[in-house]
Amino acid sequence: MIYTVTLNPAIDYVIRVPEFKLDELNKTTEEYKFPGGKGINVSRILKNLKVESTNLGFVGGFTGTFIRERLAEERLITNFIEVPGDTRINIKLKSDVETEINGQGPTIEKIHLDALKAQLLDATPEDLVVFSGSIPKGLPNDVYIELVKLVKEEGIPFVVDISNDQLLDILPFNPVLIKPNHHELAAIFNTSFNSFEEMIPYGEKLVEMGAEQVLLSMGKDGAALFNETGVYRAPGLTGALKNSVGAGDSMVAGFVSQYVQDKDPIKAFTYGVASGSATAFSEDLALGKDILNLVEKVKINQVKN
Ligand SMILES: Nc1ncnc2c1ncn2[C@@H]1O[C@H](COP(=O)(O)OP(=O)(O)O)[C@@H](O)[C@H]1O
Ligand SMILES: O=P(O)(O)OC[C@H]1O[C@](O)(COP(=O)(O)O)[C@@H](O)[C@@H]1O
Repeated sequence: MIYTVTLNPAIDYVIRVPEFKLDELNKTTEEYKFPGGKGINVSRILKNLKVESTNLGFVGGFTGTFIRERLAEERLITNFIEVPGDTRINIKLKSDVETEINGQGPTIEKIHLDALKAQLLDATPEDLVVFSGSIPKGLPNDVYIELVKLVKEEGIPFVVDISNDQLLDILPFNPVLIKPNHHELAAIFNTSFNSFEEMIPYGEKLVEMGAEQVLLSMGKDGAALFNETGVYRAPGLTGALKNSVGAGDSMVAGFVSQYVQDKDPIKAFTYGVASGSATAFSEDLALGKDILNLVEKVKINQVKN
């Protein structure tokens, strides 16, 4: 079983406002409400690729109920922990540019974290845990290290997709996969990049520090994969951008969907790129058929041994 952990789920409220003007009344021309948060997005894409997973994490209030109901309609397995307060609403405003306003969400208490830890201890070394997304109020900044230690001690493989400054401290626990985007890679090493070539040594460093697979996403410019066999590059796929929210999570899900089957990182990378782009070309997260249609368009080149 794959377990996805979303500590701070969200309703993604996606609105389109042509010619948005500050300090004036604006009206939407389109609006959508999606169950969101990184792990939930991973589970939704896995489901679209016919791979089963269980959603773990904290939900509360009427917004939490919306998420539970929508995931139940999609026949996803959930084992959320109910918390006091309302799950957050994240506004994704599409105009000539994309603006995001993410809510804070409820405060999580120790008792809730302990309940999540107990759930994780039910996993086995044959399972995989995907930890992703930001840390809600109430939990310590190093909560992911605590959780990763717990699963590592049990021999349970795990994936981490976080932009938190603790990512480097997680690497010695050997995550199966991490997926920084190019902005996060620059922030991790307190630097900036003018080209993909400049990113290569930093991707390699993440492997040296303990990550098995490093998937570096670069939005419309595609992605790169770093592992002990070398560096691989997939140029961006072309298509009409509809909504890039969840593209990164889709990439994680696409990768995981294949990697759990045969541990072939190149095949997994191919599905990751196809899934990320298929979501960028969709209003909601991509459907399975849209992902499969893009798989054959993905071209991967090894750029370094
Ligand atoms: N506009 C786009 N056109 C084509 N592919 C895209 C686009 N945006 C994202 N993707 C695909 O999805 C992947 C993840 O998107 P990215 O925006 O880099 O992730 P994140 O949401 O984590 O920042 C990219 O590496 C790319 O393969
Ligand atoms: O947990 P975080 O880091 O605040 O992010 C939550 C937001 O990220 C998303 O999971 C989308 O993430 P990506 O675009 O990086 O894939 C949204 O569904 C959600 O609103």
